[in-house]
Amino acid sequence: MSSGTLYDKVYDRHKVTTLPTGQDQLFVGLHLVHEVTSPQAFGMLEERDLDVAYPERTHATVDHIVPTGNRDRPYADDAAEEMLSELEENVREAGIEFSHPGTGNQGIVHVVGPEQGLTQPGMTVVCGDSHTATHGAFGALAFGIGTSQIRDVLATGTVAMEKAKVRQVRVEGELGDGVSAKDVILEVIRRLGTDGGTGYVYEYAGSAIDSLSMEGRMSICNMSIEGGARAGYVNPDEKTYDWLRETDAFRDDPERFAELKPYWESIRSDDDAEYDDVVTIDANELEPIVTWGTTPAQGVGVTQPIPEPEDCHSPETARQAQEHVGVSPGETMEGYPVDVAFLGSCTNARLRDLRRAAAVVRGREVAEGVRALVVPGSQRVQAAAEAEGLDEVFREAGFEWRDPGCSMCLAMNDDQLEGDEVCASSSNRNFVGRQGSTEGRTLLMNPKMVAAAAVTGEVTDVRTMREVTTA
Ligand SMILES: CC(C)[C@H](C(=O)O)[C@@H](O)C(=O)O
Ligand code: SF4
Repeated sequence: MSSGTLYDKVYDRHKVTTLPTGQDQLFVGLHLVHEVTSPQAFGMLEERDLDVAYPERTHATVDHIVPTGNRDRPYADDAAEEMLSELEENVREAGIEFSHPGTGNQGIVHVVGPEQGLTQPGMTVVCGDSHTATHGAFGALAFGIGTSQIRDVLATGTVAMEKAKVRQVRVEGELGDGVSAKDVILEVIRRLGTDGGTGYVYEYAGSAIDSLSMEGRMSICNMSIEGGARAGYVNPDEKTYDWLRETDAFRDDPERFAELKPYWESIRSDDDAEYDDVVTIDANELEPIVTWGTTPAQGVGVTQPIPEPEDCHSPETARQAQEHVGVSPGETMEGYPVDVAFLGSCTNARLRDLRRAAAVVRGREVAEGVRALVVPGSQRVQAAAEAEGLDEVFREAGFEWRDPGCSMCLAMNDDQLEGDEVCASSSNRNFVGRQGSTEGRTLLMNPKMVAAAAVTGEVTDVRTMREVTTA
């Protein structure tokens, strides 16, 4: 194969033709479906009397609207019940595999795909969801699509799109204790802004990315869209293959694994690949980042001063954000009181995230007046966490241990902020109203920092806290 980036190679490999519009038609290897963005698209197929072209390349889950407390059917919320019923009907008719709660495989779509081995290197992965870039952590070309594109993919197994530029984001050095992948991506977005990635796909590389776990790589790729990039990916390596070997796709099929590995190796970016832009970040300099505003770009190192609005990408927005959150330039986020701690979302609710948070929580108690909840990313994560007693660690400390779903990441179920509550959140968006209340305030941070805030009742530099990591 010719020299180039993973993006070029996977794109070219999947290109069917150039359309009269000038866009390229790409073949889709995996189409992930959830209840919020698929109903309309299924409806459009029905209107045209079309079948789903590749049900075997399509996989559904339910995540946004599921209750995380009582899940008895019918759900207490009529709208949620209706959305799940509609999805059930659509997938049944089309013959699409569905990780529903009864399977023990249900979870947030971006947790489910990787853990079942559906997401593989060198694949094109699409989903009607902006955080689809998560799957890029496996060296897949993964992007979020809109309703009409979902319709196209359902009907044809292909999607129309334009080729993007590639920016390599090199993260060199070593992340300190208490500093995580989440801080890397918050730093990328802080530096380049929420639209710095417009027109680009991000390739994350460098020694710090190489050292990260697959979970960490997923956290980074997950938030690519928050920096404006259409997709983000990491070249596959031994860590990727180790993860894949343990998944449903390959656990009992080492021959298939051996057959595919040369392809996975071949789509890695070549050493002499050319990039449209390169940005380098020094991992050694990073500290845990906490957002002080209402976009994921408005973040600051926990011991660093909140910037003057004039020094921000968008001064007016920064001024309004500081007013909304109630912070002033020159202060630090350390000590900012919190009412709620949310450990969840497709950014940071995988087993390793929960383990890390548990190490901070173990032997401590949730601060008085703080409501703290853990919402595992999937039923498999939940079961694995329970098998090692993490649920007990959290429960004993006073956290609620819930069933999997998007939950308070976007508050499409009962898990919502009330009034002007402040939430220390491991999720990816802090927009006004995101967690259910327009006066609510969301402070994005890494999962250990959320755990620290839960037990101290305020934003706390987790690096100053003793941890107990014995399982
Ligand atoms: C509901 C869905 C369309 C949305 C997205 O596209 O990202 C959601 O997952 C989010 O995080 O805001
Ligand atoms: S967890 Fe949050 S970001 Fe992820 S898919 Fe659900 S709503 Fe979107």
